[in-house]
Amino acid sequence: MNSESSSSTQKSTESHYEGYRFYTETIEVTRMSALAFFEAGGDEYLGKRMYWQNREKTFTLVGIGHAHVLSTNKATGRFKKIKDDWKNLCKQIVNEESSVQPVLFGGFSFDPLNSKSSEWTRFPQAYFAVPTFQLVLKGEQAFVSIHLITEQQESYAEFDAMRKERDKLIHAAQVSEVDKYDKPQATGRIELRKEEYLDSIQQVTDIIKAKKVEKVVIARTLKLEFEHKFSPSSALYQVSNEQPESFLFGLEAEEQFFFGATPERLVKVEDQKALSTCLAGSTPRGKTVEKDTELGEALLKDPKNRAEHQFVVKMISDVFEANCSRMVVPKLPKLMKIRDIQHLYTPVEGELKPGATLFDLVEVLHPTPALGGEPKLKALQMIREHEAMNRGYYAAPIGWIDAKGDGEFAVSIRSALLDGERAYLYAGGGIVADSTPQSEYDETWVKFRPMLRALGGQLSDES
Ligand SMILES: C=C(O[C@H]1C=CC=C(C(=O)O)[C@@H]1O)C(=O)O
Ligand SMILES: [Mg+2]
Repeated sequence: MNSESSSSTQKSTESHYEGYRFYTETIEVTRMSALAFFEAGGDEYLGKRMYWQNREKTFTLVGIGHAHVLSTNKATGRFKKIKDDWKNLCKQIVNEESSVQPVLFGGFSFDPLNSKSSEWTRFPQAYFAVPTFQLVLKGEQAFVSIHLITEQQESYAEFDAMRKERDKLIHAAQVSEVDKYDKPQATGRIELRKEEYLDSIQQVTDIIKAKKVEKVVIARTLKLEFEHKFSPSSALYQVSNEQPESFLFGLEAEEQFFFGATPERLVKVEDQKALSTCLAGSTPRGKTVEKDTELGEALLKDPKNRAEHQFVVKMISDVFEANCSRMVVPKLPKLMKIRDIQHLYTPVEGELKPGATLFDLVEVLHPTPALGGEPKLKALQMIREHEAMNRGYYAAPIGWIDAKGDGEFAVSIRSALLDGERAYLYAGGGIVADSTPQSEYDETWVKFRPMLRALGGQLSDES
């Protein structure tokens, strides 16, 4: 079926912004696989694609091509820069009549002050784009928008060519089969700087015991090697199968692809209502129902994990207190059970005060003590000094915002960077006074599991 017969064309609009002209058109189309649409852009737009699906699977977003990039390599003021640039661009691009808004999608690095050299060669400190072709799946509906942001005076011919390109992408996605991807098979697996990681946990635990800081999250990297390259679409497909109950995200920067399936929301804003998630404290799933319940109950009572969790609840509650006129925080954590792991989980919600925006919340929340520590700045300093890696975009905010200011950011854990025939996997854990190197090391293996299965990196005796 082509898009013409299945679509209702909405009004095309044209507007102006500081010398730019903004042309947009949105059509409703027959629902298609978002992954197939992402894949369809792989020839012409490789390196300029993005993918997002919320945890509830009620909202999926795919971006193909860059209509406009907002990015910076500055260490300070990066949140404000993206926020201000987006605000300026939005003055012209809000289309109140449209059922979907143009979206800005991207992310921030974990810590721009970390100067260790790393595999993150293509990602600036903040990297966002308005896609040229935007697919939104909302409920049962599917919308495809074209965005053209140009300094040229007369771009109707260009826009017409883009309509043809859009129809090609839609057609390719509607007729494709997405379950055709073979599972990648890693040929090598290397634990990078393992001894340094174990030593750093001991050092950090000693510093916490000396009461110089309360909690610090320490992470490590696992490198997988492959004989052949495999596509970002295949990587997304595999990881979504391995951990379906999560946010699914993917962000290309030239030939590098950062992706993952994370259970952790940083913050969502919809009509001034804000939602965040405190997620910290972990235990594996049990093989039987009885064992699983036993492990979950033990986690709920465990002082070490409750301490890890409580720092996060306190910090997020304080941020909401300052930015919301009304808020709700449950007194006790619940369990969040996902395929390989169970976590302590406390949802937080509030009504934003007038003037408070999604980017403001992202800036003050990042990193929560689930990924940084407590107190925040001291913990960041300790991570810079003691952690034997540069996190790049791991453990950082990734997500989208629309022209009305609604949007959602997840915390990019359970993630990997795909770089040619290599993939770098990341996992960490919250270190508190009674952490031990061995138990934290074991916890990272549980967190690596879904990504390892997705990329064929598990050893033969692992599942
Ligand atoms: C740092 C990670 O997880 C965080 C989120 C949930 C539970 C955590 C924990 O129990 O340590 C971590 O704070 C990771 O997955 O790499
Ligand atoms: Mg932990």
